[in-house]
Amino acid sequence: MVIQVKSNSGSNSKAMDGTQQKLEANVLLLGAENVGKSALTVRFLTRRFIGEYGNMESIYSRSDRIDGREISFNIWDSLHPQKSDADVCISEKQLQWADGFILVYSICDRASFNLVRRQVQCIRQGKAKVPGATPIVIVGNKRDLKHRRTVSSEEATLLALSSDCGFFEISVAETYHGVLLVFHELLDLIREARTTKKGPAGLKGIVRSMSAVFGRRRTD
Ligand SMILES: Nc1nc2c(ncn2[C@@H]2O[C@H](COP(=O)(O)OP(=O)(O)OP(=O)(O)O)[C@@H](O)[C@H]2O)c(=O)[nH]1
Repeated sequence: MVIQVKSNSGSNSKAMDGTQQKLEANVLLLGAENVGKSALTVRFLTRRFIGEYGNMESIYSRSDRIDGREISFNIWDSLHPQKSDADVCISEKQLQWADGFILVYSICDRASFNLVRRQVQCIRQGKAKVPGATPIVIVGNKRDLKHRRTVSSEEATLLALSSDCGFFEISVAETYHGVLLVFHELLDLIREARTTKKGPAGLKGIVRSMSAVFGRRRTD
């Protein structure tokens, strides 16, 4: 089972995105050590969970056809710096490169969740290249280890709602489906951000502001 909170921003993107050119999406994966960033990346690229992953920082690419449109994902699987300082956890280069962020924590590791909280702030305050609501999806991984949970899904849902992020709780080890949902949600948000960038906020901007006040949809 996958728990999902959809950020409001992505809800109408398919209808609004008229062009059919190839779309490129730079996705930056961030999170503490050992939370499953590489596992998530490899699952998305190959559909497999192989158990152990080297600790190499890499950018991978995968092309897909989604809704009849060619999408090229560039995925930067980052390494969390050993000597980490909340203020410098995301470099300027990363902020500029990324169109959207996947912030991963482990549901069994409270410190990794606290880091995600700080990273959300860091991105929201930083100069990411997409102005306005920079697309972020928060991922609580290792749902198969529920018996060792130290972060509740309610707490993470609250963080996602209050910071306008998507949220999924998944087990990369158990299913490919949850991983796919994460990337597709982020893609929706990136498309939405680009549409917003092109035109005035208009009705959509107003609807989003109202939603921020009145709350968002949650789907189980
Ligand atoms: N039980 C369980 N283990 C997982 C899951 N996802 C990843 N792991 C394990 O967690 C460990 C760390 O996974 P990685 O993908 O290397 O984590 P990472 O965040 O890339 O770690 P760094 O390279 O240190 O930054 C590995 O032993 C994985 O097999 C999951 O959903 N459930």
